[in-house]
Amino acid sequence: RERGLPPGPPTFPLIGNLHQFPTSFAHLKFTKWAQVYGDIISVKLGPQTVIVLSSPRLVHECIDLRSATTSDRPSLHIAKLLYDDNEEIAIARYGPTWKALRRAAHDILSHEACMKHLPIQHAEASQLMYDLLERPKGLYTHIYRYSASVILSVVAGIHCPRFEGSIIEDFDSMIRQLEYIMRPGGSPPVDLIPLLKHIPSRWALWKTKAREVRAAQEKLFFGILDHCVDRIKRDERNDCFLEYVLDHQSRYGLDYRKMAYLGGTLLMAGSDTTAVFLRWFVACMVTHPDVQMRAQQEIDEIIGLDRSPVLNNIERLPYLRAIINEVHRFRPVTPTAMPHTTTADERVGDFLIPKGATIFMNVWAIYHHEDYFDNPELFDPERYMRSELGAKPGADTTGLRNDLGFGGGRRICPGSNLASNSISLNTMNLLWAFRFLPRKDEVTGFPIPIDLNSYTGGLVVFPTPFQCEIIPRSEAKADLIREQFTAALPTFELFEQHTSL
Ligand code: HEM
Repeated sequence: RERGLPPGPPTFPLIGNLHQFPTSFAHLKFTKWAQVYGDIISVKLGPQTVIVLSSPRLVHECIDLRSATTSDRPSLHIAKLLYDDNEEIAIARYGPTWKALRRAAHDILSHEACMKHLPIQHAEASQLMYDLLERPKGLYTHIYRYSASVILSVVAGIHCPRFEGSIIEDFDSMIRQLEYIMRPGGSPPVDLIPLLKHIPSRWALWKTKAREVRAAQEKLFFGILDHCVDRIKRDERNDCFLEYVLDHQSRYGLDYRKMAYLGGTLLMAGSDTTAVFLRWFVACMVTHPDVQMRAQQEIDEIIGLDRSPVLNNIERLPYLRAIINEVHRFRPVTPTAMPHTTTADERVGDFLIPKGATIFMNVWAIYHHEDYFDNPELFDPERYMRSELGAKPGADTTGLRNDLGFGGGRRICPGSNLASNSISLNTMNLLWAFRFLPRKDEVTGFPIPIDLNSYTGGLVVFPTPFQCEIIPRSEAKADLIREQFTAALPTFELFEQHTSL
């Protein structure tokens, strides 16, 4: 470890900490290291330096305030096999291409733009309730269909009425393969030992897999854009984002391929994340019936029984807002956010963060730290009723935010408005409509427990699929859900209905 770097686990000659670097559940290992070496640590991967920040003050200082030099992404060999010239916005290097993509993303995801997407979000949320009413066992795919169809509709003007056999299912399967090859350890450390890149393809499984995923992405991404072009030719526009980008190519400076990739990568970035939040929400409701009942009482008092909630009702539901903040804190969807890279040397206190270092914001460690939260391992929305940030009395809350899970600085998630609207709308709807109970074992009759500590260990942390009973709170509500779904059908008709591209 070079002089001046923050402390960290002892290194081995040449490889540094490569042998200890986590290939899954990175947030847990980072948090253990933070407990031993402090809120800012350095980890060496050969010559590469990785910095992990585990306090809100340091995240604010390094990621938010110094975003001019901490907004790059790591250069990854595997990304170069998958993409041309920074066309994937989330992993694009900081530069003109990323700026053009980000500007376009802002035009569709800003607060004002999201107001225009509300009708589709309301209609899709009606379908989610309807799907759960009719086929409650499909919770996982219904939620995914919801979040992917919202984005596909606003980006490409395509509504997916079902998951099975649709483009959404193809996306889902492509994303799983992508995660598999992009996971740490998914390919040999080519970025550290460039010679490895010359291994012939027949012995390098990761190259074959990357080619397959690249081909699958091209088919999906171009398929979506070609669809919009055909719709324009047929004079059947539906005012979606890609139509606008096609019409204003010079404003964005994006060629056909980059436009296709912008649409596709927005869908990739936005569908899993929102769905994972909603799955965690349901898991927390099943395991905390007292919290569920209290939120339902609040909803019944404010909304009443004879209509379902609309987005702005959230402002009058402080306990539900507390639940949302607590789910973000208790099970952040991306517990280490996404890695940033520095484009210049930076000094933080006595420490050096060298140019080219990769920085992780350890959201998990911050949200699970006893310095900031009482009993951080407990799911307890009440903490957000006592204080805006959920923090314990007297805690140093410099830099603490309720939206740390959306990252920070110039790379902060541009989809947070769309995601937050989806989250508010669906958490209100689901609690208004249903009771979420543990499923009973058919043989023993005992409730099947849900283990909130059981989840996947990648960048996005999925709860292990769980079982639960989803029961409408009354027959009157069930009727209303059916009526609302029927009333939503004309909204869907504005969009193309996807069966197969
Ligand atoms: C609960 C839902 C979501 C969570 C927790 C989430 C979280 C994140 C995080 C942590 C990052 C990295 C930020 C950083 O580097 O500092 C990110 C980036 C990104 N997100 Fe989200 N996100 C969510 C929903 C969405 C949605 C709905 C969209 C779009 C429709 C979206 C689009 C993106 C894009 C395009 C990036 C890359 C930004 C860049 O690198 O400049 N996200 N998100």
